[in-house]
Amino acid sequence: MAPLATGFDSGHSIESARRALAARLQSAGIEEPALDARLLVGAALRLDLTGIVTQAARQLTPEEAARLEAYAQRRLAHEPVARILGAREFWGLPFQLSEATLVPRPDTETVVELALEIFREATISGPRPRIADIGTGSGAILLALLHEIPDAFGVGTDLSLSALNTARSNAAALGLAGRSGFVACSYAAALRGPFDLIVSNPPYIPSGEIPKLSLDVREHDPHLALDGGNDGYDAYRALIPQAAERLAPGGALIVEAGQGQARDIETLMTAAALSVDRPPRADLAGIPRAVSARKMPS
Ligand SMILES: C[S@@+](CC[C@H](N)C(=O)[O-])C[C@H]1O[C@@H](n2cnc3c(N)ncnc32)[C@H](O)[C@@H]1O
Repeated sequence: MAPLATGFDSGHSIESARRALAARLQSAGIEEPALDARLLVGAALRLDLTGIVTQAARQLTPEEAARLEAYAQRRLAHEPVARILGAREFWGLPFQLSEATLVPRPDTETVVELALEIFREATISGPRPRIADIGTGSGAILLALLHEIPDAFGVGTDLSLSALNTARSNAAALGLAGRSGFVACSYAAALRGPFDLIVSNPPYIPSGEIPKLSLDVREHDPHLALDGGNDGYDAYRALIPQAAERLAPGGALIVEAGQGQARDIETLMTAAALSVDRPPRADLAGIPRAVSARKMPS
């Protein structure tokens, strides 16, 4: 049976299905059609990259074809691959997602990198370093740090109970449940400290910019994870003074910045009596992405 021009059926080989899907995604203006096609074929057929390559000539079963077509329709409607799969890798670790969690972005790994650099050169106050992640979402930043710092204990906060449940199950799946806790509150309000590291990737998109974001983001990432208020700085204004009160002497606050926000965030940090002692860390696109400040020992 000849494969249909659109839609998948069991006349397709794995290779022809992958190519056909990439072509359909490309004509629909999807940004990374080849990568997305490979990920969706892998997920629909439950195959890793090696399986896709070694079984390239095998024909799809009717169930595989139907599953792939369903995934294709969702991606063509601009649902991100991570949402379709319900999972995303961050810092080389697997994270489950839910409707309440942001898809963790590669840019946010810059926050983890800078936090680790500062942690490794600092004198930490006690035997068990304490970390807080404000607006933890899937738990991505906190769990990446706990994975890298074996003695540390960490707490993640979020306003969304549903996001906290996802973060909790990610902690369990990564074997980090015993070193993490998750608390529902606004920013750091329910935390006492002192913490050696406080990290945050807060909502920072100005409200008026949200309708201009790509369909993939504005329709599929939770509004609570994006909306930073009129000028985009509401979360920074709330959490920076809270963090300053809860840092141990010598401890550091590291936050993600939206494009063009780094300098104003440093001003807010200085106003909260924190010391900005290094330039922001740029992401792979060269955008200053992770901003840090220390609480000086008195
Ligand atoms: C940009 S997302 C970051 C999620 C995760 N840390 C990451 O980097 O993938 C911001 C997170 O802050 C949470 N959030 C928004 N307002 C909050 C508030 N007032 N207090 C605590 N968390 C809040 C959202 O629910 C969301 O999970």
